[in-house]
Amino acid sequence: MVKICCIGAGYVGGPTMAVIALKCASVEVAVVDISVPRITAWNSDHLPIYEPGLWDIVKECRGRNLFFSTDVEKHVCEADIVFVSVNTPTKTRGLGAGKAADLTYWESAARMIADVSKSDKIVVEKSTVPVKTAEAIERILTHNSNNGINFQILSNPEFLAEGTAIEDLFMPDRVLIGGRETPGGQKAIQALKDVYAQWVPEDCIIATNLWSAELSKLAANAFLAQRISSVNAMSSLCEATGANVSEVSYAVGKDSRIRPKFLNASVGFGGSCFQKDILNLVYICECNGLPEVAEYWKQVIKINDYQKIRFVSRVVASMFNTVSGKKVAILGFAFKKDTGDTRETPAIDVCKGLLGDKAKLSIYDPQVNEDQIQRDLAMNKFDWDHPLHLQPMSPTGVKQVSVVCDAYTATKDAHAVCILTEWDEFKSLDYNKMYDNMQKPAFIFDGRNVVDADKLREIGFIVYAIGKPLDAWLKDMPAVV
Ligand SMILES: NC(=O)c1ccc[n+]([C@@H]2O[C@H](COP(=O)([O-])OP(=O)(O)OC[C@H]3O[C@@H](n4cnc5c(N)ncnc54)[C@H](O)[C@@H]3O)[C@@H](O)[C@H]2O)c1
Ligand SMILES: O=c1ccn([C@@H]2O[C@H](COP(=O)(O)OP(=O)(O)O[C@H]3O[C@H](CO)[C@@H](O)[C@H](O)[C@H]3O)[C@@H](O)[C@H]2O)c(=O)[nH]1
Repeated sequence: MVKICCIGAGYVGGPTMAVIALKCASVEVAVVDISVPRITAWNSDHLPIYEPGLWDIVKECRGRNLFFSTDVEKHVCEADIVFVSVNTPTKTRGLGAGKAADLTYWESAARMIADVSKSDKIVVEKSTVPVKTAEAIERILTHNSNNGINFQILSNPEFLAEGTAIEDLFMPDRVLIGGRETPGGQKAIQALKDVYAQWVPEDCIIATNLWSAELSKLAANAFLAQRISSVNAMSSLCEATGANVSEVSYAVGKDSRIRPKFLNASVGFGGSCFQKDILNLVYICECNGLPEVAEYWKQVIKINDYQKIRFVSRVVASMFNTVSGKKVAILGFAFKKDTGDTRETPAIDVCKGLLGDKAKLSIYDPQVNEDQIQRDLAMNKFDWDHPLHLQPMSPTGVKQVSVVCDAYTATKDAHAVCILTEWDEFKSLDYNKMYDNMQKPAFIFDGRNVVDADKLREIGFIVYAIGKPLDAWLKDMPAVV
């Protein structure tokens, strides 16, 4: 029986290994982590992450050929294939601070693998890492291990998106495996291919050299984020000209060379990956003497920041240039629907912007609890991307923020509503009832284009929707960024 161990029981390690266990009955999978609460949660009825479809798989496989454990060394020692899916945060200090990837967790995992291994192993980079990381890992492994042990390094980046992780893992567009172009490297690629081939069609499994695989992951995220920044840049031009960004996206996406996905204008992209990976790419370009290329990708982040600032300015400007002391309801805090993940969610920057203007916020998200929101609003940039027990403790909660259990409580007596996540339930709220219980004039700022703006205008709301023709009210109160 092939034994797989995955170091890192997070958003990637957990679902990915659960699907491998489900699809490969002859493989034994152990997911290990240094975080005791995380492993305890994986072994309970309340998984540490919310992902549609995940619970059913864990229920079926846990205790059969899927195990969650804090005994990292034992499971690594026993494994034939070791996946490493630990955090690779953006560095906050020292060389490359604010851009470069911090490989502390990766390096400590690699040193531990070298220390405890007594047999040959395939070590798989699952985390997103800078191109050429495999070379560094190879050196750590070969210089620190007992003589005679053969390590083969593979790069097998993960392309799942949160909220759809299980479908993405069941039917991936591709599985990418990079390895050394040596007989040993090719044999390792084949061994990993054999695992995926149990459910992924062979023509979707791509084998490349190590550096292509590592770089393809950064490139894919940069391309995806660039599409969003492109449509968001267009959204501001739409507002200035009277064009409708949904119509523009539709028309542009009909071109068979462009295609329709990832062209939804929004208050900005969030999530743990896009910003981090593009900053990483920018740093790599700079280190390779390519400042023009670095500048090109930096612009994707700049437009994303601009979009969030622009949204806050629009809210404040429309409400007579001040939100001081006014109750503003925030509907949605997660970075996208169908996840409870708040890492780099645009809601953090929007809320901080409104709090900076002294608004009182009442926040509702179906999957995010008060503790998480208070931590997020108190945390410094990039501090979130560390194992839980190493994150700074949440200082006292932000006083002007309350977190409530439903949209109607959030909006009661509010002057304005900001929709920041596209949860389906926001489409079918009783907006008549909401309007009746709000201060007048009542504003809705739709950062996700989920509501029917015309219907809301009929009720009496003043509506702002990203990239859509502006109400007369908004035209008269232009936002200056
Ligand atoms: N979240 C996504 O959708 C996604 C998708 C593709 C790739 N990635 C990449 O995958 C990697 C992991 O991301 P994630 O979202 O799963 O992160 P995560 O924070 O959810 O999980 C990482 C886990 O690794 C554990 N860990 C850190 N160092 C460890 C060590 N030395 N030994 C044992 N456990 C250790 C942490 O405690 C944590 O539970 C990152 O590089 C990320 O960029 C993420
Ligand atoms: O048209 C769109 C599509 C997405 N978004 C936003 O973009 C962010 C990221 O969304 P998405 O890419 O769906 O989720 P992630 O889980 O961040 O997945 C991305 O990042 C992962 C981590 O690297 C990759 O594995 C995935 O392929 C890549 O899609 C979210 O805030 C979305 O709301 C938009 O604003 N407009």
